[in-house]
Amino acid sequence: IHSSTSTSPPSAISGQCPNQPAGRLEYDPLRKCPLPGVLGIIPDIEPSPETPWTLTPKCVGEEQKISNTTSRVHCIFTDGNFRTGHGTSLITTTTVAAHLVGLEAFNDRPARLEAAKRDAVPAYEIVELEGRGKGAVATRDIRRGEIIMVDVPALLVGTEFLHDVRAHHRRRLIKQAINRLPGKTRDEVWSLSRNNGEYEIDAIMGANANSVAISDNGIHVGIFPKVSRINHSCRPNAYYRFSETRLTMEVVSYHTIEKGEEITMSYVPLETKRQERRKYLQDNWGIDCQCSLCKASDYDQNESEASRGRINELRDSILNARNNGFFQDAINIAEDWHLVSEWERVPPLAPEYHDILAELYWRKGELVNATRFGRMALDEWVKFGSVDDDQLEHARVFLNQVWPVAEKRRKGE
Ligand SMILES: C[S@@+](CC[C@H](N)C(=O)[O-])C[C@H]1O[C@@H](n2cnc3c(N)ncnc32)[C@H](O)[C@@H]1O
Repeated sequence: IHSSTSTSPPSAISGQCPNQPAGRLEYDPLRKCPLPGVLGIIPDIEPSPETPWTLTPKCVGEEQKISNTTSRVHCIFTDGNFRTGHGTSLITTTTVAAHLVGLEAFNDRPARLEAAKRDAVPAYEIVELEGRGKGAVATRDIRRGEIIMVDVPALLVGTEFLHDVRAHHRRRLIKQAINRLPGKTRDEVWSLSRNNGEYEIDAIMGANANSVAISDNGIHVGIFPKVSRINHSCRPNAYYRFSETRLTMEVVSYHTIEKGEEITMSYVPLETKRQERRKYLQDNWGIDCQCSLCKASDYDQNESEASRGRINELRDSILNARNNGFFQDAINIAEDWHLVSEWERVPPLAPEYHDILAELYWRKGELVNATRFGRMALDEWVKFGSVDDDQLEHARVFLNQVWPVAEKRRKGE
């Protein structure tokens, strides 16, 4: 949450980590966002009254690590009470665990009204689908930009842990972390689908893990049991957004989804070229993709590939123009970026787009437009109803700072 005493409005152009070309401007999918599927004991830390852990954290000893790795301390942290008994286990460094505790990510704060109302009636059901195992199907029409699913991690594992620890210890610790969960959540994890990995843990993680960024502290792969039921499509109608302050994953629709339609996400970054994409899907999940894009004509596939590449180029150009002070250019490019993303049916979330325009107009000194887009963004964030209030707060702070300056200028003061 940004301080309301800072002198300039907070920047809207920040990065998260979903596999979508539009909606976020700054992320590096390969360095910062590994794809889903990538993948002894020192004295235990006693749980203290200030920490949420309901079991004694178990930490990895030096002998379990691959030689010459860093002195990072990785532990299993389990909070069996997390989200009124859902529970969660983290395998991460003591630094990351302390960071998350500091963000109050483990506090069960009540969701705001919009989020609470939405959670009451799911818009999907999990059913068996021919050739794809289980999947999520819409039980009513879903609006564009609607939050379809809200989920929390049963398990979150730092990729640093995956790199630092020997394979058999890694599997043993992940298994322990799952078995420390409350019974219902533990059974849910063990019932998830597997890919054809040799070891059960790798097969579950490989088929179901999604990657999320936790601040500057690195990438984690997580098992979000509900989200794990969503199948892949190269032309997805949904994507996920992760909130680290709430430790929550929200699945959002790109566009209208009709009742009876399957809800899908892309397991690979959308701009991945056809050959590479199909090989990646086959190698990691054994998927022989039969989605509408894979079955489309060469002409349509080439068109789509070009648009997706263009979306990324335009995003980079907006940042370049902004960073070099060419704000009008950045605004024009942002409009093109929005058009191409719409055309490709992967548009940015409306409040995110309006946040970006508001910031660019502010920097350009056009305060009326900055206020107009800032207000639109604020209204849209309220309507969006995320459990994460950070962006709503950001939009509020922005408007509180821009509006008085715009008013003063209007009155000629
Ligand atoms: C994250 S899970 C998705 C839910 C899964 N179908 C289930 O029954 O729990 C990933 C697995 O679903 C299957 N899957 C996902 N998308 C698919 C697709 N487009 N075609 C065929 N199988 C798919 C693959 O077996 C993959 O390993």
